[in-house]
Amino acid sequence: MIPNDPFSCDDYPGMSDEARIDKPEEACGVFGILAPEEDVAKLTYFGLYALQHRGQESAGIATFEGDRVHLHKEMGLVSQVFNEVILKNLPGNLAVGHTRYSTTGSSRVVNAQPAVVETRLGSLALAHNGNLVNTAVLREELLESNCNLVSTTDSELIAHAIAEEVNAGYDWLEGAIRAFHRCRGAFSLTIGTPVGIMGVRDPNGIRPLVIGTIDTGEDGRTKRYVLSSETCGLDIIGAEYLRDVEPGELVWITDAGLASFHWTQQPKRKLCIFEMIYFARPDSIMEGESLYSYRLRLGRHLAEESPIDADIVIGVPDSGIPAAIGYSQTSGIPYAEGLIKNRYVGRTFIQPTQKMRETGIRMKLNPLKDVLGGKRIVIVDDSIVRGTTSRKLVKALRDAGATEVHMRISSPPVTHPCFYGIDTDSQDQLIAATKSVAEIAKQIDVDSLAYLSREGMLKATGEDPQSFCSACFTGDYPISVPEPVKRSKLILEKVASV
Ligand SMILES: O=P(O)(O)OC[C@H]1O[C@H](OP(=O)(O)OP(=O)(O)O)[C@H](O)[C@@H]1O
Ligand SMILES: NC(=O)CC[C@H](N)C(=O)O
Ligand SMILES: [Mg+2]
Repeated sequence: MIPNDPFSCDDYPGMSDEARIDKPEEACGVFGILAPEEDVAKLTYFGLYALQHRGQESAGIATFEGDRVHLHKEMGLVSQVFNEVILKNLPGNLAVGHTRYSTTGSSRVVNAQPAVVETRLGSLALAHNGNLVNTAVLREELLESNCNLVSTTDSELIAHAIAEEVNAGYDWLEGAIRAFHRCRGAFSLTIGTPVGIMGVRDPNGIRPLVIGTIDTGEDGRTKRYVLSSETCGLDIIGAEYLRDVEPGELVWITDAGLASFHWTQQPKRKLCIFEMIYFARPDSIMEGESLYSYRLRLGRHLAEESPIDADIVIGVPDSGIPAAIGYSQTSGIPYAEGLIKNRYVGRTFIQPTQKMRETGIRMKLNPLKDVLGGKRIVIVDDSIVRGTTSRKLVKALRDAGATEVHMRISSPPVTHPCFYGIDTDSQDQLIAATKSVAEIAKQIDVDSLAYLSREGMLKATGEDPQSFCSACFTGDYPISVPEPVKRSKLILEKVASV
């Protein structure tokens, strides 16, 4: 049965409680390329490989060979889902690809993307990063018009909405734009059709999407366009970053080149600040610089705001490292590697037994006793969400002989869930929603704890603070969230003052 309330049954918002334990916060990765002179499936495979950190549940590629669409999608990592033979069976002029981290619809193969839907003009294949907040209403509308839904994702609804408009007589562009006006929430999309690829961002541009160019053909003289969630997806295939798709923009990539359409009158940029703090890769470029540089600056601001006397600064691999280096640079406290990460453990890590969950951190991070022993340590991480990582880490550092453990976090306390494409737990699971900084410090057993201020985090961007969504730190949601959806995650009456 498909429920009307998008968050009312097991299939929404994604997984059973058991499976959600230790599920990291991620967003999906999307990719698209039109290059008839190249093996587009293979280039998409590499693009997705670079975007693997954005979603590790399933992966898929759809290619278009004229009117024919070829699709392969499966549960698992990109390297597990594809091999040479499978890629060979995906011929075509253009391709779109997806790595999924479920937010609406369970983690099952039926919900893997791209979503392929038939129209009077041929198939369309849609890859979505983000999350709609009007899923229930849109689903209801589409079911009323006898739309044949096969999955429980919000993404399939966008594909069907486009198909419905196209089947009503509109062309690809008009049909898609009419459909986007029916969608509320976050959507960065790559959409393949028999004649070209669309790259689209919602009016707030909550999730990223960039355009690159690649020289193709034997003589390397044919310029083609590539779309990717992050610039690291361009680098891996040798494409050059051209620019971002703008909030409320649709780019239409065909044999004739790239055409741009601003499909909404009211674009208002609200890029997810958590993309910059944690999700996106540090080698990806946002706001004109690598996120490594931004995160380094976060660490410097943190050291200015919350200094402490200590012997060494260490970072929590992977995403806490740049801020730890920044903290060390400004504080003058030497930086050291105190935690070694098992490089074969990804972000998605679901421990099968309670005992393993408790000790699970050791599978991923092992402390270096001879570096930490007898030392006063500043440990820097990018965020505390549920608090499980930090609690286990602090114990591991003390077991390794640290005499003092001071934790510094390069973002403010996460007090509110995200409805725009990150499956943060419901609010009661967010440690900072119910506890003050002092209480958190006690719970995770640190000698001191300090978070970066919201001002510090926004100032470090060097951009207009208004152009970011920081709802997870404030509860100030830039796209209003309908009550039933809100109630599914925002379940506390009062949030701790921190
Ligand atoms: O408070 P918690 O709920 O435990 O979550 C917070 C941790 O999760 C993230 O790291 P993660 O291990 O997912 O990925 P990373 O290796 O990229 O840092 C984040 O960087 C924090 O370390
Ligand atoms: N994290 C995402 O961007 C998820 C995309 C989409 N909402 C899904 O669940 O498949
Ligand atoms: Mg981490």
